[in-house]
Amino acid sequence: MALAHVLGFPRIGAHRELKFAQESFWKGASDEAALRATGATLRARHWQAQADAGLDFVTVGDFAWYDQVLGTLALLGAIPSRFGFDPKQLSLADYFILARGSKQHFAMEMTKWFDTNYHYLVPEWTADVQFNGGVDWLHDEIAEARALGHKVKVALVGPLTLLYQGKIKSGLGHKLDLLPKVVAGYQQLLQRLHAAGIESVQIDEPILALELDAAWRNAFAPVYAQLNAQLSGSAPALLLTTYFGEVSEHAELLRSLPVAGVHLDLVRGADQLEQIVAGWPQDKVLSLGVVDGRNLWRTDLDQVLTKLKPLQAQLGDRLWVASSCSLLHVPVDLANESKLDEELKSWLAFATQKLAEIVALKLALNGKAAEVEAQFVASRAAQASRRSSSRIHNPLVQKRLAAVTAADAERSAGFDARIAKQQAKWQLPAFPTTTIGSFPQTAEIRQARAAYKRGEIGHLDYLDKMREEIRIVVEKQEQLGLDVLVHGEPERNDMVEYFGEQLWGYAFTANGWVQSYGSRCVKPPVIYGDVYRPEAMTVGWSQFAQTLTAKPMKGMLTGPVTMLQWSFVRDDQPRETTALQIALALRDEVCDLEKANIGMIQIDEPAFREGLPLKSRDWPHYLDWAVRAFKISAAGVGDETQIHTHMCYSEFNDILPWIAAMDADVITIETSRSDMELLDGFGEFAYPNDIGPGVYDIHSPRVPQVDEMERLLRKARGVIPDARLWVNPDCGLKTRGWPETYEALENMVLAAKRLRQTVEQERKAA
Ligand SMILES: CN1c2c(nc(N)[nH]c2=O)NC[C@@H]1CNc1ccc(C(=O)N[C@@H](CCC(=O)N[C@@H](CCC(=O)N[C@@H](CCC(=O)O)C(=O)O)C(=O)O)C(=O)O)cc1
Ligand SMILES: N[C@@H](CCS)C(=O)O
Ligand SMILES: [Zn+2]
Repeated sequence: MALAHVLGFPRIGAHRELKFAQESFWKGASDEAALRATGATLRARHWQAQADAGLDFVTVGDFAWYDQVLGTLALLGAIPSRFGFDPKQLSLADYFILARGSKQHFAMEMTKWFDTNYHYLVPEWTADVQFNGGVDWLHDEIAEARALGHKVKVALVGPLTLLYQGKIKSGLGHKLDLLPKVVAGYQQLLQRLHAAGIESVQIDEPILALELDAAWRNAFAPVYAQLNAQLSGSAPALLLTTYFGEVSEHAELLRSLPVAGVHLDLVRGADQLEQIVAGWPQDKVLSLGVVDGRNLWRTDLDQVLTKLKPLQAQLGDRLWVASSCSLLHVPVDLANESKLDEELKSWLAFATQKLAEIVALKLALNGKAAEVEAQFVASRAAQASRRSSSRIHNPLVQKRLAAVTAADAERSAGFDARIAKQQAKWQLPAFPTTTIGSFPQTAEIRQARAAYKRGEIGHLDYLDKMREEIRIVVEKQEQLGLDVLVHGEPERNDMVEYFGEQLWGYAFTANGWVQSYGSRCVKPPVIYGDVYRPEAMTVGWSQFAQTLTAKPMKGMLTGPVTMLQWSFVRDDQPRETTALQIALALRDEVCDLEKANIGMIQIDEPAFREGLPLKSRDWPHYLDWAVRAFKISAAGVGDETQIHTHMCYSEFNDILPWIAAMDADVITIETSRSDMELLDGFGEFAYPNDIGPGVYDIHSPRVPQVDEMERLLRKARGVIPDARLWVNPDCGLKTRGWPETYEALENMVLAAKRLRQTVEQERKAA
């Protein structure tokens, strides 16, 4: 009999209950007991959903108070020693200081989890890091689940993935130098799970979907042999999970690893099955991820069942049916969507619906097809309705796309000629200061939008409130002495959702929240059809903001790759086709902004790196269309119009040449949490256009001091010519409060002024 399970369930709650409890705790409005109670309620609810759906285990260990990688460090006791916390006595308040920083401490670095829009906290590897055991939280959660009567499978981030995803901070030549300690830590943990009677442990090793070098590849066999030897054939059985890509190059390794089973992502790596299944050992489980954990289209149950049936003959009860990866990346429950029309809703499955899909497949495999016939009928109807619906195809868009030429992607002059004209026009000081776009999204702004959405205030009142906010933001920027201003984006719920709401081909949810990092969530829109811009989206706001100041006001758009990457994307055409459709819509907006005398336009591409395929052999194709899409969106303007772009929270060094190929006049880019590591890349590749490496980390409430930012700028001057260097924060300020934002920007402007004085002194001395 096939079994059914998921690799993880979203923890934030269908109504973001965890977010509100975290934020209330951080504000001091509630205590740790209240936060813990919310966590327990959510876990209980999510386990119950899994049990009610008919899964064979509930997954414990997917919950995290902030992030699952940080949670693993806390569990193992491997928290950075620079914070001075005792790993065994770590309180929740301490744990949040690791994640968010404090007056005394920089927060841990945060970066994207593989190619998702989820951010994890980067382990800090030093020679003195310990893996001797930490908090008991996981063990308490196991007890909780059992007390509720559930059969438990524990999920852990695997030892090699944990090591790989961290960064060496000091005292180590290679991350694998830590292996003996890490393995000992996991052995200790597995023994404790064994002693608690846990029979099944899912151990996530998604790095197997990357192109690993020999040192990492070769580490798997000995590590898992050691873990297995420790368990000496007794429980818990290890299910090694791979996901986010195919792993067929490791087929032999996976067959021979001493684990009880292996999980494959068959959504991302459909073609790997044949190679891996051939000669699959008689004693190993094969868990097949057939229900998409990264998108929310309803599964074609017939198609999947057809694929699984022959395997059942081979594997029998060693076949497990699963989600492709954790369901962390999809919203919780479609039942909470009252505003989506019935047709569209019938095409979708959120996490809760995916549980039912997995169980339907299991039952159909186990000879109980009649029990789930209705689900198969609905799945069939959804596929047919999606294929034939007239709302998906727009001939206007398709015709325009077919007519795009190579010239459409090129500005009319090269960078040197453009920047000379732009400098003559704007006369900016050396090291111009600017911000990334958003200013604090205050409770007042969000409440006004909520009231407008509920119909409690009218359209004009809402516009007035947002305009008032823009007035305040412009006034503060003038007071601060910033050189290039922004309107602050108060009218945007989210930088992607806002545009999605105005474009045809996009649908948006009322409650489709997905965790992005910590307490922060996004509602990725759904691209279901050809994308078309019916009218200007931002011109009125930017025009209004420009009337308030004589300084340049940057127009503010989200770029095509990010619009794609942070949406749930249609799966019935290549991603690049959708990206180019969005690019054309944005190109029209960029040209309309120029016509409205907005002379600087920022096209944000924070997800440009995130979209990069995990395997480098797939990079050239992606980079080619992604760069092209950006350039098409930007290239309709004249030489004097300055195109900015912005990127954040990713590793950029390996793609600097392609970032340069995007040919934005100015790029602002996140660097401060990693102490400007980006600059290392400049040693090898001289970025040709203007660049603003972020000088302070906006994800931490900590206010950076002038000296710190000045130090970073001096470091930047080592590799970026003065004439090319801008001064700005790492990212938008929407998550920050006003007092800290104002103080930080005051310090930033001062740092830029000090730098100007230094340059002046150097000039005089020369
Ligand atoms: C730059 N980043 C972004 C990413 N992905 C995106 N899609 N968008 C991004 O900006 N990925 C990488 C980074 C991640 N960073 C962030 C930063 C900040 C957030 C964030 O603040 N999210 C908000 C939700 C934003 C939103 O949609 N707001 C809506 C709804 C607000 C709301 O909760 N309203 C209340 C009522 C009002 C009240 O009483 O306060 C309600 O509906 O109940 C809006 O402004 O209208 C968050 O709160 O988590 C995300 C990613
Ligand atoms: N313009 C956006 C970019 C975030 S990545 C902002 O400032 O929030
Ligand atoms: Zn950003």
